[in-house]
Amino acid sequence: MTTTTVATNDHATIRLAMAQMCSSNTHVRNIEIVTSLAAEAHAAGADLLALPEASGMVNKDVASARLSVTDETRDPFLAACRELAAKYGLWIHTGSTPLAGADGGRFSNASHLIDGSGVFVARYDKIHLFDVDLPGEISRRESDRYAPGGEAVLADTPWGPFGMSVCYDVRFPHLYRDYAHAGARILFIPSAFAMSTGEAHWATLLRARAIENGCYVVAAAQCGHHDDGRETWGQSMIVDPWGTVVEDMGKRIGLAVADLDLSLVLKTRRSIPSLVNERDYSFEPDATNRRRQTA
Ligand SMILES: O=C(O)CNC(=O)[C@H](CS)NC(=O)CCC(=O)C(=O)O
Repeated sequence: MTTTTVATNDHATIRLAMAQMCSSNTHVRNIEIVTSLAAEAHAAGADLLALPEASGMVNKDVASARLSVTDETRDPFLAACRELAAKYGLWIHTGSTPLAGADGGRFSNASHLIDGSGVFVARYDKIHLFDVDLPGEISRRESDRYAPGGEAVLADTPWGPFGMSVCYDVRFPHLYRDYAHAGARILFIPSAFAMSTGEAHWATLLRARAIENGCYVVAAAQCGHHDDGRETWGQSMIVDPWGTVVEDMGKRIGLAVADLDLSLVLKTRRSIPSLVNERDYSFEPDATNRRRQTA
């Protein structure tokens, strides 16, 4: 038997297992679920398991969350993910899980990429927090519980660079543009979308991010009625760089497994080179501050 060493960025395909979950308000229960999802992903020959936002805990009650939320070195959910990754030689994108933050009492909505030996290769803290008034639902102020991250993260992997993001970030296209210009092949958008915006916006936003950037989009999502009282939209999706929907899980809980042909990224970007065709332009009203304008 010969062993070949494959240079970074050389793998042409990735077998991706995407999980749609209805996470509970305790680490213990979610560790059980992820343990069986990882076994199933391994049995299907997956290279990577992608989990949704808040896979480790969906719990709007800060006081009870605080009983087990800690930092990334001691967090029980992340420890379990690292063990499973090493056990199966399976990369795990955690989606996100709350961690104790540097900022006073607020958590970080932290997303990790773990390699097949159980080592953290990237951490991204959700930058854009969901502070909105929802039509037909209650208003949400994620920033009451979470402190925002301030750093975009492109993770280097054997399958090329992966752009890290979480949920509401999907509405801020410049983040993904920056990833695409830096060579991203896959954009991860793990989510726990609200019901009204899920129905109105979710699929369109995901397809737009894939098409405009010529990237795969992998969006594992929370779905259903959670034990903290929330309901989430589901419809976990994988979209290819042309905008074709490769997977749409609807309301089904469990795994979807797909082989992604990463050569489509370059092929699509050659046929529609919008990244290269981009032009600088002047815009007098407030050219230097366009990201911060109010309505
Ligand atoms: O609170 C947690 O435990 C995990 N975080 C979330 O579920 C966050 C904040 S409430 N959800 C979103 O960002 C939904 C965005 C959305 O629905 C939209 O952009 O329309």
